[in-house]
Amino acid sequence: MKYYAIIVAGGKGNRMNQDIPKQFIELDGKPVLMHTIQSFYNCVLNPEIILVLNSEQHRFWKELCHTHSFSIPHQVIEGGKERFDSVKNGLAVVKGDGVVAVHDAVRPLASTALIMASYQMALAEGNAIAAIQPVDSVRIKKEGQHSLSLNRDELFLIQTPQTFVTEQLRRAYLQPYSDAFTDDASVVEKAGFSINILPGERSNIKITYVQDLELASFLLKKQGS
Ligand SMILES: Nc1ccn([C@@H]2O[C@H](COP(=O)(O)OP(=O)(O)OP(=O)(O)O)[C@@H](O)[C@H]2O)c(=O)n1
Ligand SMILES: C[C@](O)(CO)[C@H](O)COP(=O)(O)O
Repeated sequence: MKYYAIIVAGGKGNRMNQDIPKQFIELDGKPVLMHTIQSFYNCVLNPEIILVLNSEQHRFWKELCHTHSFSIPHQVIEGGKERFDSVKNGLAVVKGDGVVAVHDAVRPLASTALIMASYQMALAEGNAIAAIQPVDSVRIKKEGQHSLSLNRDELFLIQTPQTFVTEQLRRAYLQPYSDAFTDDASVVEKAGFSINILPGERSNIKITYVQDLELASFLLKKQGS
């Protein structure tokens, strides 16, 4: 079986509000994105790595690879306007049948065990979506100041990797873009497939705000110790 990892790094990181997009910010000596690629490279299934980057950043990335002597083999593909478009561009270079993990470049802490479990479950069940359950109480907003409590035992916070057999992902990404597509599971679900939850990891944070970099640094050191 052939395995692929589409690492989406075509975002601008507006919420982080820094000079460079968050996937290039240094985390413990190297760009966030290099930690993420390394996690997939460590997987014994040897996934082919497809990196999706905005075209204006291809040169910058090449320079970063040179500066950090980063030599993990990967193919660089052009990013799109929305995350949906970036995934679609990455998927276009996946040839033949296989199992494809889609992963946010800004989740550098996914463990090799989680990546492996994601590929195995997707191969057996068609797809595998990493998720954790909320620890806070949760409410849904209604009119005005009103809100209603939700049963948190029925809720999941969705992470990546989100892994699929090629048939599901290809069929799903033929659909036109919708604002409701916040991740790959929502795209594949809309195409008629049922979605399987895989236990994710609390440490598998998505770096979104400046504080997340400090947390990621702490967690990286803990993983390494
Ligand atoms: N057009 C886009 C938008 C997002 N992404 C990627 O999708 C992942 C999750 O997106 P998010 O955390 O929202 O990143 P940004 O869009 O960069 O952040 P922001 O929404 O704060 O601008 C990131 O790795 C991001 O680079 C992408 O490849 N192409
Ligand atoms: C794909 C994702 O990380 C799953 O939680 C999330 O939906 C990305 O959302 P963002 O608004 O693009 O960060």
